[in-house]
Amino acid sequence: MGDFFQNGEITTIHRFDTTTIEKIEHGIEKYAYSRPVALVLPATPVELKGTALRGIVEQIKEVKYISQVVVTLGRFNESEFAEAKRFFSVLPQETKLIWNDGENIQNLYKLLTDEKISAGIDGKGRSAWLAYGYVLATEKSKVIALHDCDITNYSRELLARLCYPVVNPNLDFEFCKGYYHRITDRMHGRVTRLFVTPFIRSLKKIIGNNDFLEYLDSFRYPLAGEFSMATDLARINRIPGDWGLEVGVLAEVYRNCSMRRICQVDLCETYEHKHQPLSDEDPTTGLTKMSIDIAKSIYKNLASMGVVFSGECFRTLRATYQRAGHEFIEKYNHDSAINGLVFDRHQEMNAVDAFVKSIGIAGEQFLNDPSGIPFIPNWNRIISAIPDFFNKLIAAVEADNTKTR
Ligand SMILES: O=C(O)[C@H](O)COP(=O)(O)O
Repeated sequence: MGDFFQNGEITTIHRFDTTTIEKIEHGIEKYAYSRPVALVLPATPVELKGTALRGIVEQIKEVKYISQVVVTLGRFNESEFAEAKRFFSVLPQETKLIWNDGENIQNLYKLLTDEKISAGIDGKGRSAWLAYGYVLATEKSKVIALHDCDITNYSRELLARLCYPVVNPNLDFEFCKGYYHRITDRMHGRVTRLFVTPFIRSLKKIIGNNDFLEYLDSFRYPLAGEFSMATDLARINRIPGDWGLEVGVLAEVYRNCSMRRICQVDLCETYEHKHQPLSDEDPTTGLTKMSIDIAKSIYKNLASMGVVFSGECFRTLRATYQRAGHEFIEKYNHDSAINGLVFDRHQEMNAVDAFVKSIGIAGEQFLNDPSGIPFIPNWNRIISAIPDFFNKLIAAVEADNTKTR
């Protein structure tokens, strides 16, 4: 993207198109022997059948600096797991699959429950958390990079740019979040554009000066699923178990890192992925559910920092957000006009209307149950409760990966 502006509290690393992928990769390879990289890929059966993942695997095959690939599988039955093993066997790097729904891993989840530790509900958060546990257990990597498996225009450059700021000790960031735009013939990223940013700005108006909101507002794509981090951070961060995952991870990083060691990096020209419906009639699915979970996650984090919420506050927030949302729609209209993009004002307004409702629903749910879905505990806590859990995890993953049908 065409600027070099530094906004907010964290460092922004731009993409000026002035270098080559080979040079970036060479810069990583130089340091990857002392800071080896584990790539974590959360995958679903639908993604395994789609074309995006095929393209991703073709690109990863060429990457030399990755020491281990950990594919964490959500909702795979036995034959889908066997298919996944065949699919990923083409990767030249050491590759392990975590079969979350298989008996061996399910037994580990049961063990946690028996110890009164909630590993949360089935979903991307829990799958990613277990993969971090596996990376920590094997002690082979110092950096974890994670990206989604539905990126249809993936390139090696995305991964290299994501890893570089954490792998290179001269930059020495602990956490690096990706950003990009999501544009085809129109702007996508509806939750980010039309909900998260105007929502955070509205909260800032109501609550006043707040470091956490300033920090969140510094991220150009707070919902990007792509990030890299030092493995030590994976040990101390708790993980949210719902759609508040991305924002919840940012909140944990805020608690555990100095601002100087957090950055965001421009990953690629544009990013295309699968789009979910708005589902404005059903608060339990689609982008409506996503916005409710995000709002609850932000309320919960602010409350933990001493901010007091009430019914009146949520009513004001709805009105403030609605106005902010409409102002943002105007901004996107102007941006679309000069860039020759399709602009559907009706759809944009529908989305803002749905998100106004989400703010209220999230507020009600928060007031009824301020703790909400608990975080998955950090790995230090697990090891203190079950000291040999890492050995058990390695054994379970080995058993599944070596098993032949
Ligand atoms: O990034 C977002 O805002 C959400 O994932 C929705 O994205 P979409 O509008 O591109 O589907």
